Amino acid sequence: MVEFDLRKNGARVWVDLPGRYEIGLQHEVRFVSQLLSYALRHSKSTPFMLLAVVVHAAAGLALTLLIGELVGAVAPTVEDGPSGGFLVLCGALIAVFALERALPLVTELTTRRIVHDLEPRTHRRIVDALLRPVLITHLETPAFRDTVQRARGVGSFGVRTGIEALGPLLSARLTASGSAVLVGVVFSWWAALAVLAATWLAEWHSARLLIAESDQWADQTEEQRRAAYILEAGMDQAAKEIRIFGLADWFSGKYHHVWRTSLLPLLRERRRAALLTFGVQGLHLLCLLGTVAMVGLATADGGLTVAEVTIAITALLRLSGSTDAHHAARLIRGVEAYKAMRTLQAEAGPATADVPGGDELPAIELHDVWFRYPGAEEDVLKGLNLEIRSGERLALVGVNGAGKSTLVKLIAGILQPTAGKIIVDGVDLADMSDEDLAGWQRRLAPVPQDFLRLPSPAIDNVVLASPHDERIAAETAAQSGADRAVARLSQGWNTTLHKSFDEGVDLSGGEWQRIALARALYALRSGASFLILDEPASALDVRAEADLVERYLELTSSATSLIISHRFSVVRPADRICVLQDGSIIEAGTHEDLMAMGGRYSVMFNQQADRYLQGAADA
Ligand SMILES: Nc1ncnc2c1ncn2[C@@H]1O[C@H](COP(=O)(O)OP(=O)(O)OP(=O)(O)O)[C@@H](O)[C@H]1O
Repeated sequence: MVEFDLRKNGARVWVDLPGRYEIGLQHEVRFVSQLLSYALRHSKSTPFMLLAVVVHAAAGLALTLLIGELVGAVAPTVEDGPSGGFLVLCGALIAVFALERALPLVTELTTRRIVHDLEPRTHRRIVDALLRPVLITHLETPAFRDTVQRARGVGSFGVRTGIEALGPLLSARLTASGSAVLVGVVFSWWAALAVLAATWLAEWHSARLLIAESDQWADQTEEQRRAAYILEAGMDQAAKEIRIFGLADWFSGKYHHVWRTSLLPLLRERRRAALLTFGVQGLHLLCLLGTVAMVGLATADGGLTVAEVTIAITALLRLSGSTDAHHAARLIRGVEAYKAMRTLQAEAGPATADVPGGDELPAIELHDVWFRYPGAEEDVLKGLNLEIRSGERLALVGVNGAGKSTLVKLIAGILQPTAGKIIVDGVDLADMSDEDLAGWQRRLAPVPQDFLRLPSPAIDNVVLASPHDERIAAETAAQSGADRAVARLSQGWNTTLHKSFDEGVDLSGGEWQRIALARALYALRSGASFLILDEPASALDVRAEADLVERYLELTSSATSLIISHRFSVVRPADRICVLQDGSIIEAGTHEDLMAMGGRYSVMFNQQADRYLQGAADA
């Protein structure tokens, strides 16, 4: 709903709109001051930009006055010939005109410098809020994702575009107010106020339309998301199938159709707004023409001199031409992004701790641990008890979705149990400060299922942020079997592992998995002490898997370790194997114990062994 609140003293006029469309004098002053103080705090160029804006607006007003004076001096000059004063006026007009033309360039250059100073800071804050918290629960909540989206900018708007709008918008506002004062002084304050109000109404309406339209693009209707999916699939994951199944025409037809459908709401909105736009802009024009006509009448009555009438008309034209909906929309969205960025900044945790303390290999106990994902209807873990002794090689098996990876995330302290305790070396993770928890996380050397694939040189993928030691990297690569893949790369360790970069290459799934294992082993050599291998053999061929099994005891000799795998050959050599089912550990023991027990483990083991035997017999 739109509310107009005209205070009796006429000093404050604003328009309040629900939700995001806060537009009006009061809001604008607050918005400008927020962005301006951010710019003033972090960029030395801001005062120069402000100076350029103020001088530019002053030059515009001076130009209006000079034009009036010059036109007023034309008749005497025609009669008496050019006087010294007339020539000074001409000179001043040319000089001020040149200044008025040149200053927007200064505003633009200083604004670029401000953006250059602020952009890295803005992005750093967003990235810190994403990466710093020791828990990952915040990443799961839609509210957090929405705040990140707003901080990064909705559509093509963001903090940067808000900052870019400051100079032009301030300039437009100063020009409008100054011109209104000139109209008020030489002609009528009421006329000045009426044109000012009509001008701002026209600008507010256009800015609102711009924002609404940008929302339509940024919020993405279902059809737009579908169209984006088709395009991405065609570029990337489905490129092969599209060709093999001959789907090019089918995909292209679908793309065309969903795009046309996705544009319909936009067209409807534009049609709906057209009439209102016509009305608002018509009112603006009527106000201007009416005032010009009144000036004409006053002149005919002898109430205004030639100079005054010229000043009034020039000022009226400047005033009504000072609307800047584009920059007003950018400012509003810029402030939204800025506010979202501040919210994220408040949520960002401390800097993560350096390499771990703790000389002993860690021991971990889980007591009656329950866990349910936010928004889920069922518990994944239901009163789970488990002990991983210092230096022990523990293996975990269970069917898909049993909760094995979830258990790893809980032990790593990136998720918190819904109930129960996880105790590391005698300290409950829940009682640790963020710094201590980060310290515990530095002691982990994980190979998760969806491990990191950095589009960076191979060496970075192994060493990460630790000091680069190519000798240790080579040793761990030899242990993990990644050395053969690295040896084949055109620039060895310096080859970028992503095909979209010059001379970059992509590795096969199995090669990537060995790089991830090398990374975990490198972490162990750099001070980590708890090795976590979640399906480390899922992409390995039979020989590589056998190789991993053979090396398993050696790889895990310097750590406490947890290995998860559906391949029983991989878990078999562990000191102890636990079976996770229905949210708790139902069996635990060595391979031999569990086989002798004849329970769930032995059933699963025999089923897999039978399949292998059957496969071998068929071959
Ligand atoms: N981020 C999440 N939000 C909601 N539910 C989740 C999330 N991640 C996993 N789940 C659910 O939790 C359950 C346990 O998942 P988890 O990945 O821990 O199983 P898993 O034993 O590792 O399975 P797999 O053997 O297939 O790797 C599954 O039902 C899964 O759908």
